Amino acid sequence: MDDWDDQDTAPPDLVEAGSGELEPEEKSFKVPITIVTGYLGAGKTTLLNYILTAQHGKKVAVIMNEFGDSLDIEKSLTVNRNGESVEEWLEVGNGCICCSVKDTGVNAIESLMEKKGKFDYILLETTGLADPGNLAPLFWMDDGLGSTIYLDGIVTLVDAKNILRSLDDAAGKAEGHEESDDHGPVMTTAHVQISHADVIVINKSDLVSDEDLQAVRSRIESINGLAKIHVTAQSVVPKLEGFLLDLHAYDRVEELDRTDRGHSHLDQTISTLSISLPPLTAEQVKAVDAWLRTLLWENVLPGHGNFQGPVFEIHRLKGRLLLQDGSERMVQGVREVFEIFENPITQWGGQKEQESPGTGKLVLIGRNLANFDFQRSLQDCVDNVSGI
Ligand SMILES: Nc1nc2c(ncn2[C@@H]2O[C@H](COP(=O)(O)OP(=O)(O)OP(=O)(O)O)[C@@H](O)[C@H]2O)c(=O)[nH]1
Repeated sequence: MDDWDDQDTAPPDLVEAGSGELEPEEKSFKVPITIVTGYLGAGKTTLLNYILTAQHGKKVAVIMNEFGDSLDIEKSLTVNRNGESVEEWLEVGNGCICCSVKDTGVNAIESLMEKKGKFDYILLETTGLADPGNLAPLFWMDDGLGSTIYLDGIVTLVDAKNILRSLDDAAGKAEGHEESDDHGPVMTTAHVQISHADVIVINKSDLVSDEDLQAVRSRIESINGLAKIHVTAQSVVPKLEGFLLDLHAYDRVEELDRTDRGHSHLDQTISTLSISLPPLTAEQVKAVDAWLRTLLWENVLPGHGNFQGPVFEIHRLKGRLLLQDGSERMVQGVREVFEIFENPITQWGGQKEQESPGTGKLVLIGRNLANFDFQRSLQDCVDNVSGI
């Protein structure tokens, strides 16, 4: 990562914070956290600099993790408030917040919330090699943290010039996942960062031709058919809210129709799969819940017997279940963590998204999905519920 001081876009000088105690009423508001991930040199620091200097009226706390020589990590906390900024260094044990020392990472943010309380957004920049799937459930589901912050979304930057090479690079194999012998084609860190993303920023567009840019875009869409995609130079997006920040990617389910973008076989490792479902009874929703538990917790596809060959791996899951009584349930999942909940937008009687009426949908993003008939398995499971 580049030194802030070396850049024209460095944030303003840093001064000490106030006492920062939370008022009781402030504690009831949850602060959104956005995880910014991306391969080495993709433009994460450039993006954070841009966010810290852009006009958006937010007081943003940025947590960056970098490995020092001893593998200790330091978290730089920068709070930017109306032109005044505050910096302090939180020393956080050793290891990486994203993979090895989860509790320490959680404690760091808890102490941040207690100490400050004077910012309204947290950006967490991960190291270039981080797997966001390890981190997301901590902020999304953790009881302690979940009461003070919520995961707004995962933004993944890719370098337009190098991403195709990274995806094909066997040396960049993703850590913490099964070896390729069991799983078919090699999955790289770049795959994992793209598959978990809610927004993908294809940066450094100035370094490639239009044709190459289209090839990059198609490959990325074939991996992650759900994410919003922005093409940028110097990580500059037209607007922050709704593009990078305030996405509500885990408490709403939107735009499942993006999965119709096509390109389904461009990447041999990770793909996006869409399963359609008719309107369900309440009992059938329970059956979908049980099916998901088997799928995500046991890594078994119901009805598929003893499948011999590369097994599947689910990274991300989103869905909308339509019920016969006219109500809806949303489905959200990251790896083995998932939830089914009422659609807050229809609950409020608000603007319900237009989608093909009468069809529910589950979208899976993961590895080796093409070898299994997920549609048939789920349909059988739903059909087997008695009393339909
Ligand atoms: N040509 C070009 N260079 C860019 C662009 N965005 C960033 N850079 C440069 O690329 C280099 C890496 O950018 P960073 O923002 O430091 O990338 P990073 O993802 O934080 O890198 P790590 O911290 O090493 O993972 C810097 O020299 C940037 O000035 C872009 O859109 N086009």
